[in-house]
Amino acid sequence: MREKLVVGNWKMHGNLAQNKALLDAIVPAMAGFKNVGCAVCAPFPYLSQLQSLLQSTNISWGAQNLSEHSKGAFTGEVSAEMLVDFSCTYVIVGHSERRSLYAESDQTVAAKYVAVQQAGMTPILCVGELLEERESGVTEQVVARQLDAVIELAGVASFAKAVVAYEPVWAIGTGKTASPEQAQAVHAFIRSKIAGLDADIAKKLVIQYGGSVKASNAVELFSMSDIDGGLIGGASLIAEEFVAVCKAAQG
Ligand SMILES: O=C(CO)COP(=O)(O)O
Repeated sequence: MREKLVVGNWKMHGNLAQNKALLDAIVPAMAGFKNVGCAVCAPFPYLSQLQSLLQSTNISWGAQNLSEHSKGAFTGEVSAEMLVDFSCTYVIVGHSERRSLYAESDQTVAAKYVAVQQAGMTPILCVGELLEERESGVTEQVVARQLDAVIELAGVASFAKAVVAYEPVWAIGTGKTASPEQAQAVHAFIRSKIAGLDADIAKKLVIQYGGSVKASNAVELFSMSDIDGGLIGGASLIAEEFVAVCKAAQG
């Protein structure tokens, strides 16, 4: 059985005081949770805060991006090894906001995925289609292309230490969630694509759903057979909501 994983993507929100208040509420509420993995991904300046507040809890932490380069003259960039210094477990790569606002190509995302793994951390690889792509019936082609870039560079074996997050772009921050059936169909497609190359890796691969997940829809989404938890934006900033979503993933 795959254990479900719920990860909060704080995006560019928070400050020292707000983060502390949020974590002070989440940590005790989650102390007894079993059979579910939980993590939060914060902006870079707060990784040290996460390290000190979460190190002896059952909540992991990570970053939302990194450089594909290991070091050098890349002003403003942050390397994988720097994230290791703050004991990050996860790094989100290929979030649709990075792909669309910062023009990250499938190949750049694949290089970032490799950088995360080479440093011993776990990438959360985001894939997903735009509204126009869904409406023109090319969802599977888009997701396949995004996965293929990673498979080409890192090989299918790399998925043994990776998480995939299906995030339909039209459902992110819009309040419009994919229906459980719509999400399940794409999750099943992702798993079968990986299974075509390695059945065992596909069976164990954690595939999260992301896009307007909240306490009121999490149970239904997480009850689908190929949905193994969620990547949570807005609702991860509200302690009660995030705890309820993690609880929904406990089953
Ligand atoms: O982008 C997301 C998580 O990475 C989803 O964001 P929302 O949950 O705010 O829709």
